[in-house]
Amino acid sequence: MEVTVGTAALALALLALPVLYERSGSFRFFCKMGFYNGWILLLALVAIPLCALRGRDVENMKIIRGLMQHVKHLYGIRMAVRGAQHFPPRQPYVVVSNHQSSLDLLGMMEVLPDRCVPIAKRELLYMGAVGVVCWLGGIIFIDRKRTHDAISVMAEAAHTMLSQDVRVWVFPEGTRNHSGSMLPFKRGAFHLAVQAQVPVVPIVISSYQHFYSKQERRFTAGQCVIQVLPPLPTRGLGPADVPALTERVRAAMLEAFEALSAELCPTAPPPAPQ
Ligand SMILES: CCCCCCCCCCCCCC(=O)SCCNC(=O)CCNC(=O)[C@H](O)C(C)(C)COP(=O)(O)OP(=O)(O)OC[C@H]1O[C@@H](n2cnc3c(N)ncnc32)[C@H](O)[C@@H]1OP(=O)(O)O
Ligand SMILES: CCCCCCCC/C=C\CCCCCCCC(=O)OC[C@@H](O)COP(=O)(O)O
Repeated sequence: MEVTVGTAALALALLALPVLYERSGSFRFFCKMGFYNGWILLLALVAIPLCALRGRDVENMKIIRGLMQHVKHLYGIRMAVRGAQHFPPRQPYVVVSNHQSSLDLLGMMEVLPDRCVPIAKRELLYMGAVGVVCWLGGIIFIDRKRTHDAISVMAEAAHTMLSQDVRVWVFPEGTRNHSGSMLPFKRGAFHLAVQAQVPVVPIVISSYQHFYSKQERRFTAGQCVIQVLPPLPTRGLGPADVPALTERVRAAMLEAFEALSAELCPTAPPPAPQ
């Protein structure tokens, strides 16, 4: 008897889920984000044996990129890449891009050049299978709480970029930022480019605000533009030029970000100045 009551309660609860999903935006948001994380975890489990054949190698980023590219379709996110011709064809460079949320992974995988690895916070290493895949893909980890260590890892990266023909992707805001604008940029990426004497390639991912908002628990289908801006050379620049370079890149990115926001979501109010 108890079993039947339990089963009936469970069946009722299961039947209620689609109704809840239909009626409650928050529930839908959590389901979608939960599935996003769970799906990536599952993809990571698929990626591990494939990547392990090579060991830790930046070429594994091609496998990771290939495995991730369908995810946007599951969420009805249409992505368009503009300015891909700006990627320098055969040389190392530092990509810098804005960082709004973990959805940036989709935009990143849409344009990630060959032999390009992200710089990521160390905590990602401890995310089970995802951490293992990041390690196998050659992702460079930094401990953000230890500036000195982070800087020496970046200095090592400058050397690796040149000796092993590797490109690096950095989120210069240093953390995710949902504000609808851009945080001040940290200078690590620009020091890295100047130390290696390689160009900086800015990439702007358009605002998610019209289809995704963590605060409002809103996540619908939508459109996202990924714009590659013209590279900035650093040949001949030294450490004293880094602050001006940083500001120049940020200004160009902010201008492109605001133009994209106005184009994709003309009714939204402009973000508060920072
Ligand atoms: C299939 C399954 C798939 C799964 C796939 C998963 C893919 C995952 C994708 C992962 C995506 C994950 C994405 C993520 O995880 S994003 C989070 C991690 N990323 C970052 O934080 C990157 C950006 N951060 C920086 O660049 C910071 O500057 C660092 C971290 C380096 C230090 O920050 P910190 O806050 O500690 O200090 P500070 O910025 O005040 O700097 C202090 C001083 O040092 C100077 N300085 C800085 N750097 C250098 C240098 N190199 N040489 C010489 N000097 C340097 C600097 O100018 C300043 O001096 P001054 O200018 O004030 O005089
Ligand atoms: C044994 C432990 C098992 C744990 C399992 C955890 C499962 C998690 C599964 C998938 C997570 C997929 C998310 C991929 C990472 C997205 C990259 C990202 O956006 O990193 C955040 C970082 O840029 C800024 O971090 P903060 O805003 O400073 O914070």
